[in-house]
Amino acid sequence: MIAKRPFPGSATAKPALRVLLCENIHPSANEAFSAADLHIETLSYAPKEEELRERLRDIDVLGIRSKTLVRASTLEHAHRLLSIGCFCIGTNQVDIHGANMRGVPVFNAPFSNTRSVAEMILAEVVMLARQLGDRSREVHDGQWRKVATGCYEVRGKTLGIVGYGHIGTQVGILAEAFGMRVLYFDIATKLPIGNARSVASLGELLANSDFVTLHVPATRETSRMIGSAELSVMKKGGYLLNASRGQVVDIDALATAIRSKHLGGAAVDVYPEEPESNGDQFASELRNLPNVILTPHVGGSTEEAQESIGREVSIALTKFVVAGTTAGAVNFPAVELPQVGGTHRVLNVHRNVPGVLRDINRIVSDRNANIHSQVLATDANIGYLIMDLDQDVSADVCSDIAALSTNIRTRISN
Ligand SMILES: NC(=O)C1=CN([C@@H]2O[C@H](COP(=O)(O)OP(=O)(O)OC[C@H]3O[C@@H](n4cnc5c(N)ncnc54)[C@H](O)[C@@H]3O)[C@@H](O)[C@H]2O)C=CC1
Ligand SMILES: O=C(O)C(=O)COP(=O)(O)O
Repeated sequence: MIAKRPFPGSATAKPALRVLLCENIHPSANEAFSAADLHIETLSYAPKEEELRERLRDIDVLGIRSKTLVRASTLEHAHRLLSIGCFCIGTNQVDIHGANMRGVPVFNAPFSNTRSVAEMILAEVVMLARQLGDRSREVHDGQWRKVATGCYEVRGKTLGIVGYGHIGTQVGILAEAFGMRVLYFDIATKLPIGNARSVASLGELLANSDFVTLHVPATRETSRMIGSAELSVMKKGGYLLNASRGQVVDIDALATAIRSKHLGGAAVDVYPEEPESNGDQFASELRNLPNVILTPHVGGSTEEAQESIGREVSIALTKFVVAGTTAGAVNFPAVELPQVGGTHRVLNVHRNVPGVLRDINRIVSDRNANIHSQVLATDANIGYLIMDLDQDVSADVCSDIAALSTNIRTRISN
């Protein structure tokens, strides 16, 4: 049972809402928050659970990137928290179901860094084929080693894409521009772009690709989807690229496949354990293996992507704070209602059981108010209502609705 309590903010007193932005979120995010008079605090790192829990006591909006974990145990104490913005694509670092049940919509930026990841992957495909990482390191070390053995063009080679979504499709387009053949495997039926061809199973993709690149989300099904059995199916001398999530690949198995020379190389951007901030030590079995490119989770780290993500997510969060708009939230019914001047907006999240709208409408009529407009949408657990009233009785209506046993959260829009 979720504790009943009103949202912060009321029609009579509107304290400045506080935003906490972690992990060096791009300053482009500040514009939308400042325009809505939100108070911004920033952190350059991903706070650990205890610190985050403490900070969230006073925070209304949380912005994170891929590293800050927001667990159920954190949300439990975050009584003021209205919304969470993941300034990235992945939302696996957040307990999105728990957030849903507490009436906290989670937003992300589903497209803004996809091109950056795709470009990095293509660069790495060429680097692996030519062993450029190793050659560069040798020359930096003062060692001149001009070799052609084991170095190849990528033209005519086959790139296998696991997860043919926003990133996977762009990787395919860029690979074809290099003259590569493209195969893909996805659990959903996907329209092939260009000359890409879908295959029926992961095994078929692994057995027929010279390069395998992973672009799946972190889910139970993708956890360790590439282990020793899968690596052994790959062509001898093949290459594996992972810029999806660290849990997708069994790192020990990958290191073994490289050491035994079954694989010709790998490019890894994401790891099961990643340091919290720049300057921290990084340990991995993959360090110093031949033709293995290791990058510090920078697939989406370009000026273009970060600036665009900063704007996109901050605008979504601000629209939610100001008008209750949840369009684009990954864990919430999508509701958006243009507001007419002179009306008074009430936002309510409730348990999705029959009769809630009837109860709420009765409360409004008991207060002698008229509903100008209302929109309700539901998912399996919750209903989300935006309601505009003609009379300024929203504070009373809010407290009456908050007293309903079905109430999760009710507030007046900011
Ligand atoms: N390294 C980095 O900096 C970045 C990493 N990422 C990671 O890349 C992932 C993919 O991003 P998008 O392409 O935008 O996501 P997307 O949701 O557009 O595409 C993912 C695709 O994977 C497919 N899929 C899911 N489970 C699968 C399975 N078990 N087997 C095969 N296919 C499966 C889905 O059907 C979907 O088509 C993100 O979830 C994120 O974790 C995203 C951006 C930057
Ligand atoms: O967008 C994603 O899912 C990423 O993995 C990028 O994460 P980041 O913002 O670089 O921590």
